[in-house]
Formats: sequence, structure tokens, C-alpha cells
Amino acid sequence: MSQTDARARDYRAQLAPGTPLRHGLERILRGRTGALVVIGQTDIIRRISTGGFALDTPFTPTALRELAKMDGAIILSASGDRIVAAGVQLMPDADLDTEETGTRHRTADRVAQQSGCAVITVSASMNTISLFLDDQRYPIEAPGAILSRANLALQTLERYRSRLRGILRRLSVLEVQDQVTVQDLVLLAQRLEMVRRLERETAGYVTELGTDGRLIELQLLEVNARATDLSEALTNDYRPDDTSEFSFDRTIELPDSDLADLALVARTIGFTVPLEAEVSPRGYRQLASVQRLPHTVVQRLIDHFDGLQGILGASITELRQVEGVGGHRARALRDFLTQLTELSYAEPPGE
Ligand SMILES: Nc1ncnc2c1ncn2[C@@H]1O[C@H](COP(=O)(O)OP(=O)(O)OP(=O)(O)O)[C@@H](O)[C@H]1O
Repeated sequence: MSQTDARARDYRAQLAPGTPLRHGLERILRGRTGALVVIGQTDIIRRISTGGFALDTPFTPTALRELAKMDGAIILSASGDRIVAAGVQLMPDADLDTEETGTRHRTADRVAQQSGCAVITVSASMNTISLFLDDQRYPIEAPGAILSRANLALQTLERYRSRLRGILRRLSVLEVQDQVTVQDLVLLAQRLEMVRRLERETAGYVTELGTDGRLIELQLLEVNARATDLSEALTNDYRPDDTSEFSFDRTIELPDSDLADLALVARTIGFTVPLEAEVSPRGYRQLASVQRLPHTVVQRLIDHFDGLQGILGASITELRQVEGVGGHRARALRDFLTQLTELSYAEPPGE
């Protein structure tokens, strides 16, 4: 995400439905008057301003709407909680490139480029709200439109996740049969990264939606936690002994177009062996699904049996030799391992 996009995300939060600023802008939109609002009265803004009048009044949606009835721009304090001037004529550098038509929007674009301040327009003729930041224009959409896109993204996310679950089941089968190749893990990493990208996109909608986005936010939090745990477990399971430069999180760096390149994804994660090479898991991911098994005991089991294959073959007596594993825990573990093995042989590893 570029620096401008990151700042835009913060401003979108300030402009989310339910916030005072958005409330004021919506009222201007309904009244079809239009507005040009600058956030922050910096030196550059002062230098390119003429006319108008100084104010120093708390921001309220009503005050914004009333002042928007006058010609010229409204200047807010940097935090947006005060109105510092209104009716201001802005004269930005006319040599700055802009593709906008209409004087309000051309001015907004140029002021944003020249000052670095956020500029918001309400278009009287197009019935839209826009945010100008640096040389970018971000449409501020109506809550209904964002909500339907957010819901669509959530549905797609659900589909991706169900495919991811399928791949994970297949991986479990391969892990039990000790037949995992780097390629299997890379295919999984691709899916996982696609899920994470969609999560980020949906999180952007949540920010834009403000109070209307709570429900989506809750659904998203749950998904997000699981993706993070999965990535960490896979990293611990397959990190080669001789490197720390290895993580399933590193796919985040890849542009969308490179995510389809299996060899590149493998290198990005930190694999140094070919795609066909076989690799064995330590067992962190599998053992994470055993209830009430503390992390320290998981670590001791992995160290003692030298990975998942050793653990799968251990008897109750052997499991009990590990510190922290008593009779009860050993039996529960053995049951889990037997089930895992049975499941794996019941289900062929095919796609
Ligand atoms: N340089 C400027 N400084 C301050 N306000 C301006 C400036 N230029 C235009 N405006 C505001 O924009 C209004 C007219 O905008 P105009 O219709 O020409 O632009 P537009 O971009 O097509 O906007 P809209 O979509 O709202 O019609 C003016 O009445 C004035 O309030």
C-alpha cells in the first residue's frame, strides 16, 4: 500500500458513515449545494487563499451545511474538529496537471497536490463525495454501495476459505503418509495469500463503512485470527533447520501477478529445494488441534520424537516418557493420532 493510500484509509475512517464530518457532507449532498473542504490550514493553504473570512468555531454538521451555501472553500483544522475559515477563494498553481473538469474539482485536485492536505468535494451536479489526496482521487461511496461490495467480498472469502480447508485436509493426508512436497505447500501458500488479500480488501470496506461495518468486522476478525495461526504453524512445521529467512507470511510482498508463479512463491517463502522435493512436518499444525495441550508440551513432543512421523508411531508408554504427558494426556493424544491416521487412509490424497 502506498503512503497516499495509507493516509486515504485514515481519512476514509474520518469520513465513514456515522461520523460528524460524513453527516455534514451527506446533508450538503441532499441539499444539492456542493462543497469544497480543505482539512488543515497549513502555510501553503494560507498562501494560496484569498477572501473569505476567518472563523474559529467547533465543527458541527449543521455549521458545515450552512457555510457550504456560500461560494468558496471551507477550511477545517487539521484534526477536523474546528472550522477555521469559510468562503475562501483558493488559487493553487495552475500549471499542476489535472484531469478533472469543473472548477471545484480542478481546484481540489491542485490544492491537494500542492499542499499535501486532504481536500473533500461534494459535487452539486454529480451527487458524489470525493477525497483528493496528493495526486489521487478517492470516491467516497454511499454506504449501500460499499455494503453490497463488502458482502460480495465476504461471499468470495467464504468460497476461498472452503477451498483452503479442502487443501488443508489433503495436506493432513499427505503429512500422515509422509508424502508432502514443496509444491503442495506452495499451492497452499497461494490460497492462503489470496484469502489474506481478500481479507484486507474487506477490512478496507469496514473502515469506509464506519458504524455500519460492525457486523462485517466481527466476521472478519474470526477469519483473520485463523489465517495468522495457520501461517505461523506452517512456518514452524516446515522451516529448514539451517535458515531463519523462512516464513509463509513473506508472500505478502508479492504483487498479484507473481502469485501464480509457483517457483517464485517457493523462493519467496524461503524454500531452497526444488518444488518436487519431499519435506516432513514437525507437527505444530496437527498438535494445535489437540485440546488443552500446552505449547511447552507440544515443543517437547516434537523434540523428543523428532517430528510428526515419530509422534504418529509412538505408543502410549513412549508418549508418557515426555515431561508433561501423564496417563490421561497420553491416551487422549494416542486417540487423536489414531484418528488422524485412520482419516488419512480413508481419504485418498487426490485433489
Ligand atoms: N478556486 C476556488 N476556490 C474556492 N471555491 C471554488 C473554486 N473554484 C470553484 N469553487 C467552488 O465551486 C463552485 C462551482 O463549481 P463548478 O460547478 O464550476 O465546478 P464543478 O467541479 O463542476 O462542481 P460541481 O460538480 O459541484 O458542479 C463555485 O461556486 C465555488 O463555490
